Order: sequence, then structure tokens, then C-alpha cells
Amino acid sequence: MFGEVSQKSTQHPKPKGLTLQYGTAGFRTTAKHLDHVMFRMGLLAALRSKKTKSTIGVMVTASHNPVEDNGVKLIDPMGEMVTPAWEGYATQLANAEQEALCTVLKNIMETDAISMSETANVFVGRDTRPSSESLTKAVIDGVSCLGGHSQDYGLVTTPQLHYMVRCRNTHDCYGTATLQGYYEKLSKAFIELTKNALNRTDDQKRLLVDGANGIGALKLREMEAFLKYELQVALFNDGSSGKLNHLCGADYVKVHQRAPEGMHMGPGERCCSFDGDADRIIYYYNDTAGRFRLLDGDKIATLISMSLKELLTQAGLNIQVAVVQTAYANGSATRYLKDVMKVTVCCTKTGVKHLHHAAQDFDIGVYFEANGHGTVLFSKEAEKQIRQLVKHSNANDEKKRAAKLLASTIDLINQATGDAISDMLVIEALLAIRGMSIQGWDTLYTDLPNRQLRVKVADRQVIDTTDAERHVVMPAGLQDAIDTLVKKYKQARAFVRPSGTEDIVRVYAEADTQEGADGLAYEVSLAVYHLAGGTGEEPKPLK
Ligand SMILES: CC(=O)N[C@H]1[C@@H](OP(=O)(O)O)O[C@H](CO)[C@@H](O)[C@@H]1O
Ligand SMILES: [Mg+2]
Repeated sequence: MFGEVSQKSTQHPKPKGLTLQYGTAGFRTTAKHLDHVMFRMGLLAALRSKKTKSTIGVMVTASHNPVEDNGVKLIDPMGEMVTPAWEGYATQLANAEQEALCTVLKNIMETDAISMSETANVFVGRDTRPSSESLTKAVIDGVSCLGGHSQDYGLVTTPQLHYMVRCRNTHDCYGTATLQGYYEKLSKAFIELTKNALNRTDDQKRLLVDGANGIGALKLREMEAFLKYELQVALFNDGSSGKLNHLCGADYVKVHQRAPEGMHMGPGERCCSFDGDADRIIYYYNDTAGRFRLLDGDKIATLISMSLKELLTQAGLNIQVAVVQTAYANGSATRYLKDVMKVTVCCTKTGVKHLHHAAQDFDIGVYFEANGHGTVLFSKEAEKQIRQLVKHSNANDEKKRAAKLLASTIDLINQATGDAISDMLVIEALLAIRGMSIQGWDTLYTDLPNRQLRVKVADRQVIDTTDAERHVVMPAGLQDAIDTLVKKYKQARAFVRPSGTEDIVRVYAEADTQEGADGLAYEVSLAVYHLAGGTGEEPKPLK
């Protein structure tokens, strides 16, 4: 077996000296440096499968990054991101020089007591990047080297592959592990929900979708027929001519706070953008004065948690709803959730795996990053109570109706991971049932003006943070400097942290006015530059 690994690995050579890290979202870099990484992740996925005696997923994608890049993410048995200890193994394997590869493999097998006599099953999927096809082959090569079986799903969104893995390992209790199964389950739940929205006009059913010229556009097209015109999608940036993620997609819209290119938005029309692998979604519209209005992950979490809470009350169920956010959540959102809606709010480090983990502690955990990546997790007990009430024949009509709506919402949500298609259908259904327009949703609260900046430093690891990344511990003096600056502005908050995906430090600031948020972000950037080893040009004030 090791002989075959040695021999095959020469067909997937590692460029000498190249080191990569399994970051917040797996490996990600220019596609031409990734062939050996893919082969090795095939090996690792086979080991993980033997270890867990379950099917493991490998998704080839670089999400919102440029088309020339690529990347890979490993998926654990319940459809969640791979456990942190194995991220370390992934980094070791990816960086082993050719001659040390088998030793690293043997070490992992010994440390984790992996029996090679176990079978290995790996589900593989890819996005629409031109490099993804050959990189997928390298993954499959790695799996078969260790005697594993691969099932290649071809072109799928990242969350679709997470879903398949979860279905397989729950023996189809969660759903059928096919694209058809995914479309049928979600569309059935969506149609069930929208039946409760009376007299919906075609205008209300209409949604403009920016597919980021990626896989989400392809898969939404496939799904349309299943939705039976209950949703009327006008699809833009469908990949037929534009470049993946170029001037479009959820990341572009959120970062630039601007509509994507190539989308024709009428005033007040409801619009959304997927990112390049369709695991994020952002909503927006132009108001009557022609101003662009963004509804981000915080607003999505607010709509969903508010609706779930109301339905639980109507159903007479005592089930707790909590919202999990990161430090990037807008201060207005956090305040609204805590003070007006009275829901438990908790804050974790950036990165979906942290939010997902924290959300598992609640009966119902709604988690969203401000950038639009998130989902809802239902505890077994919460789901059981809801489904029992649906079956309960004595329940009065209102209670039963609410329980049915909750049950369909559970079916519509992809609990394995954040899923742009599933989240979009949940949002569309909830707005329809509530009879709420996008303007009405937007005015639940008003975002505090905010600004994100990036600072280049020699070594971003000199910054150490605590309290879910809201406070700097090192370098000395930086937190004091931030505290002093924050005091100069009204309703202000600011924090800095090293990015987990790029070689930069991120600065976030919010204040009562845009000028204030811009000024504070700039001043904090300067403090980072001077106290944390800034390189290149000194940050300049924003115009
Ligand atoms: C501020 C921000 O949006 N950060 C993003 C970004 O992480 P950084 O660690 O900030 O680079 O990429 C992550 C992976 O996609 C995503 O989970 C996260 O929300
Ligand atoms: Mg993504």
C-alpha cells in the first residue's frame, strides 16, 4: 500500500519549499499549486473515513476567490467541517516533502489507531472553475491509493455535497443522497410553507438572483422546475458569459456595499446574491430614492429567529431560540435581538465551524456571519416535540398550523451547513407567510454605519486576541490605543484580528455616522500599522 502511495505521489509532485495551511475554509491558493494537495487530501479523506467508519466529503472549490484560484474542504460525517485535530493532519500532509509523505501518513495512522482493514468511502464534488475537474481526479487518485471508494458527484454546490454526506451517514433519514433527493425535499417543504401565504401575486413571487457566474446559478436552474412557479427567479450572472465572482457575488456585494454588475434592478425589487460555491447569501434592493440597501447575515438571522420564535409561541411550545454571531455583527442587530426580541445572543470567533459548534448548545441555534454564511440547527429534542405536535390530533387548529409550519421549516433548512439555495427559500417562504416586503424587513432596525479595512503587517501572528476576537492581548498597548480612539466617537466600537484566510490584519469599526466609522477605522489602522509591525505604505484617511 505504501509502495503504491509512493509511486502514485510522483504523478502529483509537490513544488519544493511550498508550504500551505489548512485555514478557516480549507486550503486555498492559485490552482496550479494544488494538484499534490488534492492527491494528499484524497489520502487523508480515506483515512478519516476508516477512522470514523463513515462516508467523508471532499469539495473542490475556492468559494468567492478569483477563478484562477482553487481550494479544498473536508466534510465530516454529519456534514459539518472536519474536526480541528484533522485540520492539523491536513497541513502536515500537504507540506510533507515527497520522500517524507509515507512517514507522515504512518504517524497519523498510529496516532489515531486507524485500522487499514476498514473500508473507506468518500464523496467528491466540485465547483465550475476550469481547474476543478483535474483537481478532482487527483483527489480520487488519493482515495483509491488507500483502497477507498469514491463517489464523484461532479458539479455541485458546497452545501449540496455537505447534504449528501449527512444523508448517507444517517442512512437516508435526513434525505436521499442525490441531487434529485435534495431538490425534492427542499421544494416540497417550500411549497408546503408558501401554501400558507394567501393571494401571493406574481410580483411577490419574483426574486432577482445574482449567481456570481458560478455553480449556484447552474443548480438553481436545475431546481426551478421543482418549485412549480411558487418562486419566479430572474437569474443574472448565470455563468454563460461573465467571469466567476468578477464584479458580482455575495462577497463583492457585501464588501463594496453595491449591486453586482449585470443585474437590472427595478426600484423596490427583492434581490439576492450567492457566492461562488453557493454557501453564502446576501439580500438587497434599491429604495424609492434609488439608494442601495443591503440586508446581510445579521438581518437574515433576525428574520429567521423572529419567525421561529413567533411560531413556537403560537404552537405553545417552550423551546429556546438563540442567535450566534461573530464580532462583525452590526451593533444594532445585536441590540435588537437582545433588547427587543429578547433572544439569547452569543458571540464566537470568526469562521463557520465556531458558530456551528456554539449553535449546537441550544434547542434551536440560528447562526449567521454578517457576510451571509449561516443556517439553523435544531436539537433532536426540539425537532421531536415539533413533529409530535403535528401528529397530535387534539391540538387546536392554530397550534397545529404553527407546528406544521415549523416542521416544514426544519425540512427546508440544510442543517449540515450554510446553504444559499436553502437559506433563500427559507427567507422567501417566511416573508411570504408574514406578508412582509423587503422594505418592511429592512426597517426592523437600522444598521450602524461601519467600515472594514485591511492592514499589511510583517507577521500577522503577532496579534493575539481574546473574548471572541473583540480584545487584543498582544502586542502591548494596542488595545489601550483602540480604547482611547473609540472614546472619541459616538456609539462606537472597533476591533482588530489577524485574518484566517489572507495575509492581512482586519480592522472593523462602527459609529453613529459613516464619517465617524471611516475616521475610527482609519485611526485604528494607523495604530495597528505602528504597533504591530506594519509594512508598505502607511494607511491613508478615507476620502
Ligand atoms: C470578516 C470576514 O468576512 N471574514 C471571513 C473570512 O475569514 P477571515 O478569517 O476574516 O479571513 O473568510 C472566512 C471563510 O470564508 C469567513 O468564514 C469569514 O467570515
Ligand atoms: Mg463560499
